[in-house]
Amino acid sequence: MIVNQQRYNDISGILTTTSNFLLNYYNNDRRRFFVTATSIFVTTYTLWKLVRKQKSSIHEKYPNIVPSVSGALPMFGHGLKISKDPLGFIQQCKAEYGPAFKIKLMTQDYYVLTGKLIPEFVMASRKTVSFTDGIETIMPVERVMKLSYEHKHTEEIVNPRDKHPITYPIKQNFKPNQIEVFSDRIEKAFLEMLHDELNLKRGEKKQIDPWDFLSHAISRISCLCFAGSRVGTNRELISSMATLTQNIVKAGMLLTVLPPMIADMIVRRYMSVERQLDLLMKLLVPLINGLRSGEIPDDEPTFVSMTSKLPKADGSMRSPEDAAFHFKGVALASIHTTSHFTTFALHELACRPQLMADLRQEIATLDQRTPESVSHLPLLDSFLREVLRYDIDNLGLHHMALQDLVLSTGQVIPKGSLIVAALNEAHYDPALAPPSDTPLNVFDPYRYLNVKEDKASSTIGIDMISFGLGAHACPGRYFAVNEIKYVLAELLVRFNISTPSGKRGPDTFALGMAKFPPKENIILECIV
Ligand code: HEM
Repeated sequence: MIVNQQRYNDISGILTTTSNFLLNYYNNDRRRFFVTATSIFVTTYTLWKLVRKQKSSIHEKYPNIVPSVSGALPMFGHGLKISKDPLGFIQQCKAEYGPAFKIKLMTQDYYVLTGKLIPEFVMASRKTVSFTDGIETIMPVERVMKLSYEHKHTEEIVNPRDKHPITYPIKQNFKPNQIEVFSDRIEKAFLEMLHDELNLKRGEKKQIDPWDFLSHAISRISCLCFAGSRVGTNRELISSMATLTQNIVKAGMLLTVLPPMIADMIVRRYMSVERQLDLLMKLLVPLINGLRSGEIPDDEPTFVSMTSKLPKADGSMRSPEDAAFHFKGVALASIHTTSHFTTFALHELACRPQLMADLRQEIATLDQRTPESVSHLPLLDSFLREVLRYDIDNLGLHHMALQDLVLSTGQVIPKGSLIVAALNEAHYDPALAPPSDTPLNVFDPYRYLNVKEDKASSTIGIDMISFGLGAHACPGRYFAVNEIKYVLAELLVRFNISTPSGKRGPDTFALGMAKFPPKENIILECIV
């Protein structure tokens, strides 16, 4: 790509110089017009030849390459079309080009895989595709970290032979039969949040920005469960972790649109997350030192204690700084995602009074409300699964092809390409889901009640890819669904939930890809 860009620049440079020379030489209006028109024609023709040559060389190398969708505009690619009707555009491409096709959004090519082809890349080995590299292409998280903190701490490069210091502890300790150890802390953190922020009298109302409220509530829970009682109640840590992802996303967006030198300078100076990372290190490094020396008793299961006890493949222990720094990884994986879907859930509830009444009735059957007891309620679980299914991104699960990927259709995705899953399209495809009375493009919170198969909110499959699929599917999903259901149950029994407009507001899409909840506030009216 860089070589081609250089060639374009060279050719345009030569053409510009030549036409300037001719213009100076023939100082006459008719000739000026003639020279300009000829220059434009020659430039266009040369560029067209170059693009064709590049295309034909790709086709020579890969005769069965995944087809490109026509009609990409200069600069925007298919951006305008997909933004107008995100799902409709993908469905139309699938109907015209088959289950795999290539689109262009702004300057980036995306190989879109639909339906049954999705597992072929999501479940492929990490030697073939990389989730981290895929995400980094569209959202340079690592670059933001480096720009913000490289002068103080360099992120550990995890040896492929090591047990991964973020994924391994979560995979090993957050299984459905293990997460009970977090219940008291989930309960404590959320009840304290309600006490501090929503201490209303019966009949009193308060408008909240649900995203802001929930990201702080989820951050309280995460800090207490993942860092532990000794540091996890620190208000500054909670608020830093609640906004860390948003700050990184903002800085990351700037890095993708501005020239590197300018963008790096702006991020370093004005958008750095250094302060948040400083705080994290200040609190967690002494905690890890204390746990290791035995000065602090290791009496509470936390992500920090799990990761700091995990030896490397050669038997050595990672430094307390390296172990502490991994906390931001779990904060990034868990807080934004969980708050995002809980915000959608509140908006779905706000426009459905009957559903709220049915859920309250179900919750009232419990002797005690705990994350455990609430997790077994069938309607609440069916509702959450429907939120995870219906309110999904249009395109997601970005993976980078580290090798040529040959699909079961025989088509090839070349090494170095960015692959995405048509998540929304798959979740709305009747061929992939069990038969249902309600069409899949309709939100039906009762959909999974009384179905024969296991359709729990944490059960993944081609009809539920919000947590990914296969070996790399989200290992925190059992924790996440318990946490979300508990938060919703506590809100439902205390408040009537509505919106100022009385309706469910429209979703917003970023570049036709990511789907965000309505921007409208939520009104909470105390009913107890
Ligand atoms: C509703 C909330 C959540 C959603 C929608 C979600 C979704 C996802 C998705 C789509 C992936 C990528 C799977 C892939 O590579 O194909 C993932 C990975 C991951 N998630 Fe979650 N997640 C959520 C909550 C959490 C929580 C609460 C934790 C921690 C307790 C967590 C920890 C992780 C980790 C460590 C990975 C990396 C797994 C790997 O690379 O093998 N997630 N998550």
